[in-house]
Amino acid sequence: MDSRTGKKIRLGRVLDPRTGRAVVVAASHGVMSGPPAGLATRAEIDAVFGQLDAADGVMVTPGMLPLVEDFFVGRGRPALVLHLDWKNHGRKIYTPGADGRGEGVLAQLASLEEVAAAGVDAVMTYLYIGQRDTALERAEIERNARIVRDAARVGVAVIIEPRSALEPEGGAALSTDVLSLYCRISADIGADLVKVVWNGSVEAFSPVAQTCFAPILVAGGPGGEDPASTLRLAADSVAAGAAGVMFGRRVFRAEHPAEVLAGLRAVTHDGVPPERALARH
Ligand SMILES: O=C(CO)COP(=O)(O)O
Repeated sequence: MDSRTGKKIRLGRVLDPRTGRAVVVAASHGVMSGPPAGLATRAEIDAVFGQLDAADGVMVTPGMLPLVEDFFVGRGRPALVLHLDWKNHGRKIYTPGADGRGEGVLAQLASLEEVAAAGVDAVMTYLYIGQRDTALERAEIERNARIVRDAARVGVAVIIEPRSALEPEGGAALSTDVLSLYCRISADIGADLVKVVWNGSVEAFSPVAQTCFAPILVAGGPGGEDPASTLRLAADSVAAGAAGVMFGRRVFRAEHPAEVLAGLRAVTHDGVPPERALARH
């Protein structure tokens, strides 16, 4: 046996090799924000997971894994993505500094050996850059580089989501330059996939995708009430060169998550226009 690991096999479970695209559902919000609306109780978790069969992958936390393990068991099931870290930024009880900036302090929740043994296909980790404290920033870069190394050894794929304490309040779009910097740093550290927030338009996002050699999955942000805008965001993402989407609230807070997911698949994998993808269901 040569020194092969299962990285190619595991990555191929997330990013469909037939289309090079992926629709991943994030269901790990509790570790950052406390009980998330839509996934707050065990009953809600069970109900939502009952509607996620069509996802290419679903992201959970280490603690959720025993609750939802059966969801991932069997032929053709969604890939298992693990949210590898806790972060303070975004925590409701967190008080940012006087200038409104949060520092983005992170903690890794499991070793990559544990992750591989648990059957995980890919881990997702944040990469916080732009801290006031440059020692923190350096630790963040080193933490992500170590995760990439450790994951390579055990054949687990790595999704890096770059974020910054400098992000504008209230969800204002980041500039193309900042997003390009974020994504390229993530790819150069060694991410297999980069997850990143959308910056408003196909024109503004295209240069980001063009200059990031790792496939990009676009994050969803708040929403869920309006499936049409969710499908439109997925269509714009792939039009701009992204490899797909990694949406949480837009799926699990939707009235009918399975229908939104079917629409996202049609748009992302089959290039169906969003209006038709919605009408089909
Ligand atoms: O992956 C995510 C959070 O880690 C994305 O979640 P949202 O789509 O709800 O922003």
